[in-house]
Amino acid sequence: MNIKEALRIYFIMGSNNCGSHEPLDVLQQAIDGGITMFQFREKGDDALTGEAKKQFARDCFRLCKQANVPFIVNDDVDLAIEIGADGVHVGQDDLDAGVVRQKLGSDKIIGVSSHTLQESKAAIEAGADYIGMGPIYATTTKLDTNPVAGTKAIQETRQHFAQFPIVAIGGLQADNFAPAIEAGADGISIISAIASAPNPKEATEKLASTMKEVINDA
Ligand SMILES: Cc1ncsc1CCOP(=O)(O)O
Ligand SMILES: C=C1C=NC(C(F)(F)F)=NC1=N
Ligand SMILES: [Mg+2]
Repeated sequence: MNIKEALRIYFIMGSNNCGSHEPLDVLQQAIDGGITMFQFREKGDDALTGEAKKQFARDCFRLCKQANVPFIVNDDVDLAIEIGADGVHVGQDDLDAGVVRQKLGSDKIIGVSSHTLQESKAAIEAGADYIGMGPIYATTTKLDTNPVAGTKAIQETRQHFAQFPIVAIGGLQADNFAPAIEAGADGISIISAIASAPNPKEATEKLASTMKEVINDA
């Protein structure tokens, strides 16, 4: 699979990101609207745990599998292995990408969060398949983010790694993500602009159509 294409509209969601919507309905709408990859990120206040979390992950995975959308698990490597996910995303304070690679094998996708050129270098050397950089803008979805970074770190990493897959994250909406692509990101990862949109399918379609324009202009 082409990782750069998978990163175009990378939806990330947990049950507590969906407001009043039913989470599985939000995911199906996002799939119908054209997301290119999905990250199961069940964490934070009132997140599911134990068997309920596992069952919710399986239910999300089933919807992604039916649509051939790659399914990535955030943080929880053991859960990813247990349900046969397509990959894992880890942050700087999670398992090292090299250890995750040993556990997952070479045919799985490993993503790493990075905030600086240094962290990008380390992730790439450790065998990451893509890096997530941000937060580009302020966001209230993740409460412990690093300071708002803008697109500078993406630009720096892109200058050193001309072809390495990079996805931008943090406060991204259809009307503000273009600078991240112009700075060198291959795609955008989104939580609230889809998960808490009044119509998640239409919100996804808008992001996808805007991405087509931005990519063509870039
Ligand atoms: C998980 C994560 N990492 C950096 S910002 C963020 C939250 C992104 O959520 P939103 O797309 O709603 O700003
Ligand atoms: C904190 C995160 C940063 N980046 C990403 C991704 F967009 F997938 F790269 N996912 C996360 N959970
Ligand atoms: Mg993490």
